Amino acid sequence: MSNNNFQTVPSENKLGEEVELPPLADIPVIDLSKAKGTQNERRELVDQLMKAGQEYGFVQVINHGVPKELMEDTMAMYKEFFHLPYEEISAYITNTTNLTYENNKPTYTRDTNRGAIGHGLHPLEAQMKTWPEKPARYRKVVAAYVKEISKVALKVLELFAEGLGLENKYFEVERSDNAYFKSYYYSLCSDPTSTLGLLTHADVNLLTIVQQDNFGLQFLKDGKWLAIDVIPNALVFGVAAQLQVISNGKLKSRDHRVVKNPKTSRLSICIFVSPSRKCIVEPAKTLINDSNPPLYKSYTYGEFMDDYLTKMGANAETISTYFKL
Ligand SMILES: O=C(O)CCC(=O)C(=O)O
Ligand SMILES: [Fe+2]
Repeated sequence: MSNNNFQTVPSENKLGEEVELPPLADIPVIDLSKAKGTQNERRELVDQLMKAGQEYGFVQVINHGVPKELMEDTMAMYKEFFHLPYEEISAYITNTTNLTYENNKPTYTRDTNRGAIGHGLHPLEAQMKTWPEKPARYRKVVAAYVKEISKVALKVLELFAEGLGLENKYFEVERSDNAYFKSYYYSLCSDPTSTLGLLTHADVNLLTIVQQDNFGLQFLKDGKWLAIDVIPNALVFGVAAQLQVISNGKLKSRDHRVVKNPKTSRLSICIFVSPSRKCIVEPAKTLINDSNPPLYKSYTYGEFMDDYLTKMGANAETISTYFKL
């Protein structure tokens, strides 16, 4: 489809400054199949994951067990979705950005720069009934995808728990049984230094999982932007704010953004694993002692979502300040 079908809605993406197109970040790539390997292999895997979470806030995960066909089919389905005539999907448009992650009505926006569909995932059976029905296989494909990604997310959270010295199931159930979904279609842009696909922000949830088909995702490390590589069939995992708090600052959530691509469009599929609203989030008690005092306060996730998100935009600095004791 040509971009002519895209409706123009106010764009937040015009920049006053030039966007840097930086080098690729050398972020760790971890082989999740090693979680079932020998004790040494598993220990090595946990060490790599912890290093990634501490130094980069992002990690590439391969051999994660999500079937390749399902990943490809989900990508293909979203390509179709973002090329459907706008009117066919417009029933899903809401005027607000769904920052609380709990709005039952999916949000759908599309302009010349970007298309984005977002909706809830929990509880899955109920939320599914609100999702788009075009393409016809939308609900079936996305439900299957979400179930598979959720399994991997729990495995990775178990490894983080191990690396932090917490009980294996620390992140289950209420710390991770909420989730939000978003897929983006970033149209190509002949001059990627003049505009952004997604403005700089930090994720407010627990753990973010991204499948992407092209370059564009970048994160900020020590004041420098670094680009995240595209590895076929890999999933990108990002440490988000609640994981930083629970780890008492050991794992770091990083500011990130999406730059436009001059040669091709980019599609991403993102799942934001989150605590439930009533879940009390705080630095894990076993990580706290006289020489490691808590850096962050204790709050319920619902309180945070209602209070913080209505007041401030989310970036690593404002999030850290909000939680700091
Ligand atoms: O499109 C992407 O790859 C990242 C999206 C993202 O960072 C977000 O929605 O929080
Ligand atoms: Fe993000």
